[in-house]
Amino acid sequence: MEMEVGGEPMVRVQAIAEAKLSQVPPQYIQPPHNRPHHHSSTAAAATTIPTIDLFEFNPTHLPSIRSTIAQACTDYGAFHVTNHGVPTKLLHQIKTTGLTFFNHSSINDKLTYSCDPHSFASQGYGSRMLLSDENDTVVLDWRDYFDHHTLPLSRRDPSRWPHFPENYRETVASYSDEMKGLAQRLMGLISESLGLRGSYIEEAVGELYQNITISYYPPCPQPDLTLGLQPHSDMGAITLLIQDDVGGLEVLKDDQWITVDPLSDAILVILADQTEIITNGKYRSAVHRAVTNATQARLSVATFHDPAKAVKISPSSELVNGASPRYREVVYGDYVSSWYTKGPDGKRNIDSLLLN
Ligand SMILES: O=C(O)CCC(=O)C(=O)O
Ligand SMILES: [Fe+2]
Repeated sequence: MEMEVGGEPMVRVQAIAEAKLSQVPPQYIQPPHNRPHHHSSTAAAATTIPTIDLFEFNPTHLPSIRSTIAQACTDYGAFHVTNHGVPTKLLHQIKTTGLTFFNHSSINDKLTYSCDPHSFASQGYGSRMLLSDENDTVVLDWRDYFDHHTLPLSRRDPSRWPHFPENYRETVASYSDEMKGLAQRLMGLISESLGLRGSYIEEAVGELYQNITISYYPPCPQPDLTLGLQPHSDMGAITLLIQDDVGGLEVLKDDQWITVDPLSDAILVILADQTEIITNGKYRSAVHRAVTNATQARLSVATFHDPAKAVKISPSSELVNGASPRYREVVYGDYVSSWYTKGPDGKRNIDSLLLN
């Protein structure tokens, strides 16, 4: 199914999947080094990312939580949290509601919510993450998504979100509020785990810009040649992710892709690039990707917490501590436009800020 938007055909991956082709269109074929089973990266079966029990932030547990967070941030840049205080019911509800939109509205109905294909990170229903380059050689992800601008409240316009199912807008709004609260508490613990005052990272980031992206990965006839989402680190400060029980998310550690097995009712915390800059590289953002499978559609909900475009991000002077900073200062909006123009290619964007 195609719809002309500004002269550009917008292809939805779900429509391709429903056509039951035996081969994917060539734009979805990854170069060999990015394919899931390429020899440069072996799937490490024995390893798994850490799970940290937050004990509902019970003060007696906080010292040990800070030290396990420090270890997980140093080793992986990603970890599951349990007993995080977000109602389990809401985690189920947002996944069910998102899945209902993708599975039970027609593609034409969904297309009435299309994002603007000519600007990046625009709100709505889309498939393509990067802007096209001159020759349009960008390899496409096997993914459709719905991006919601949720915070600050001045950006929140639920009339642009799906009307179906009935509780969709209310669910996204409550989920947004819960994720903001959790992100703030985690930024506090992450700051303290570095010996900084609890408010440090949140002050450096400033007012939180939050986007919620529901990703829908249709079954793919050629999972060995494609990716649901190419290797990248998230560009903002901190991402909170939940997934259904299908699986497909992988995190890179020491050149090996580690499967992030779905853990019921846990929330995955992913450190993003601005946290790496602020911590002067003490904590690194996690490179991750999504693989596809031939039989089952997969759904995830990623909640991104970012600085405002005008905010300047630079390494904490307390962590630089008289030495020279490892990253140069960046205006967040410039970082974002460069990310969407050049593409993530793992950590290309953050690496370009490294000094010496
Ligand atoms: O679907 C996933 O598990 C990953 C999503 C993701 O990494 C993103 O949206 O940035
Ligand atoms: Fe991501």
